[in-house]
Amino acid sequence: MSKIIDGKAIAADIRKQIAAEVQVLKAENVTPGLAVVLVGDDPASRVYVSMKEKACEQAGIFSDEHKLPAETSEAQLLALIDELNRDRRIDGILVQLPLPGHIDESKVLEAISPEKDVDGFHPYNVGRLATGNPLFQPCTPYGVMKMLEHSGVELAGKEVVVVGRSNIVGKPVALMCLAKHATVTICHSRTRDLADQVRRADVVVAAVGRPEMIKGDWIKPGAVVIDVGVNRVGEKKLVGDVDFAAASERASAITPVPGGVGPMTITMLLYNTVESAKRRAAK
Ligand SMILES: Nc1nc(=O)c2c([nH]1)NC[C@@H]1CN(c3ccc(C(=O)N[C@@H](CCC(=O)O)C(=O)O)cc3)C=[N+]21
Repeated sequence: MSKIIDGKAIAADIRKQIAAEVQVLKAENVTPGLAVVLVGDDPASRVYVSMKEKACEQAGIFSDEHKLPAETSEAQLLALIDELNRDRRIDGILVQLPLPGHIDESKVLEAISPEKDVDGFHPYNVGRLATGNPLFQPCTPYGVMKMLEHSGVELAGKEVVVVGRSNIVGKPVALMCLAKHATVTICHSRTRDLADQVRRADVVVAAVGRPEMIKGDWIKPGAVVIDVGVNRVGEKKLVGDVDFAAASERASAITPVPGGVGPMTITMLLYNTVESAKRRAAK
């Protein structure tokens, strides 16, 4: 049986430190501020946005919410971002993804000032990460790295297999593991012999978005398994990309879903916002 990597507990730990740092900044008259922009009324996005709002409140961060109707034009959204870029109370801007189909996502992400890009999605920040000099690192992969660190998982010289190649998780987590001197393989749904690739891994990062597609017998005994998947099956049930029950028979440590990577994602958003506010305070 494996150790459960408790994302909720690690997140609570880091959030305490963040709240303390917010108090220090407030004493210097700098209140960290996060703007969250939601376009449309996707129910999952609504849930995430209200979780972010609540997390800000608990940490003492000013949260500035903008809920826009689904018909909002690209120009209107770009105008709001321009306003937030210039707003001195705002240290971080997050535009909830996905955006409605009539809006060009990359145009919107590139409009966010790289100095306020707490999601780390602007090509400038992607480039900074790729060249080993990060400014803002994307929250989900950053949360994965913090969980590994908290669990004492050493990456140098290890085989890391990432399943999934998204800009939001797969690619950046691969770069972060490479920076920690791991040997990194990026796989995806079209990889030949995916099971055999995963079988080589000392650390598996699953981020494909397919419920329980990584089977227990793909896990090398003693491997560490990080499950980034959040797949809703049926009305309420949430499952990861890994068959947890079977994988936990072989892994030395594994993250659950829910209560694993999810809570870390929001925590790293708060973390990035406070880092941004510290840079403002230092100016
Ligand atoms: N610009 C942007 N930045 C994001 O960071 C972003 C986004 N868009 N769009 C959607 C995804 C998804 N995401 C999650 C955040 C928290 C949990 C989380 O806390 N999950 C809980 C369960 C919550 C539940 O019950 O649904 C858990 O895993 O324990 C999950 C997923 C951030 N995203």
